[in-house]
Amino acid sequence: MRRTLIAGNWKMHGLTADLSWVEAFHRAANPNAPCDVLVCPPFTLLAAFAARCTDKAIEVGAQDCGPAATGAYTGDVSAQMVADCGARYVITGHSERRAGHGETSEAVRTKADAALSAGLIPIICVGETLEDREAGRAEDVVSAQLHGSVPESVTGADVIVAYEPVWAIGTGRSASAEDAQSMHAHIREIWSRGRPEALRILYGGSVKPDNSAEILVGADVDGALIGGASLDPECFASIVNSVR
Ligand SMILES: O=C[C@H](O)COP(=O)(O)O
Repeated sequence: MRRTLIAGNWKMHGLTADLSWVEAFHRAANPNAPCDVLVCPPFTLLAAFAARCTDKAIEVGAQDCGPAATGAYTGDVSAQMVADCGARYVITGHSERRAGHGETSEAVRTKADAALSAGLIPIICVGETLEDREAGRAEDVVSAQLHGSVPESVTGADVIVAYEPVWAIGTGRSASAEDAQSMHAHIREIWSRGRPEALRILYGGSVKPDNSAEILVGADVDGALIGGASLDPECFASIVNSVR
């Protein structure tokens, strides 16, 4: 049985004054919602955010990690450093890093491997552009990203995949529940690394309180990776509260 995961990705948002988000979220969220909750703040807030979440009602993750364990890599933050901050998860291969920082699937796989070595659970992101979808190659693009980005050694229970169609990110234009379910079923079908039934697959792209319940109903939709709507604690809590 796969437990739903509601994950927030703050992207490049958040200052120390925003740490009160944690208490505001707890005031608004149903503590018995049948899901795990994860927040990925920026590196600068990781340790302080994790220190406020010691009861583990909110798990903490980073938005990226460096491929190397340690060494002369100015500006990089290793997976081991992320774990040392109290985080358990790390996002790898978000489309904003693939597009904005030239990250290839091979680079994403190296980062996911580094995350696993540090005891973290990588959330490996895949997703097609609008051009890909309109050309009818969405499944092929996602298949290629998946095969290139997922380490050989994984089983399914030790990683998470996030399907995030690029055209739905921050645009207010979410994939339909049917399109999301269809791509998630495809990802599970082609999963060749162990136990596909154990793999949690999140949907990301303009998930809000008014569409979350509909999207999460898909049999292969095991949660959501939420950008903009995770910045507001009440809004994020509404999404958590919509999990059935
Ligand atoms: O990681 C989160 C996704 O990029 C979705 O962002 P969004 O909810 O702002 O569309």
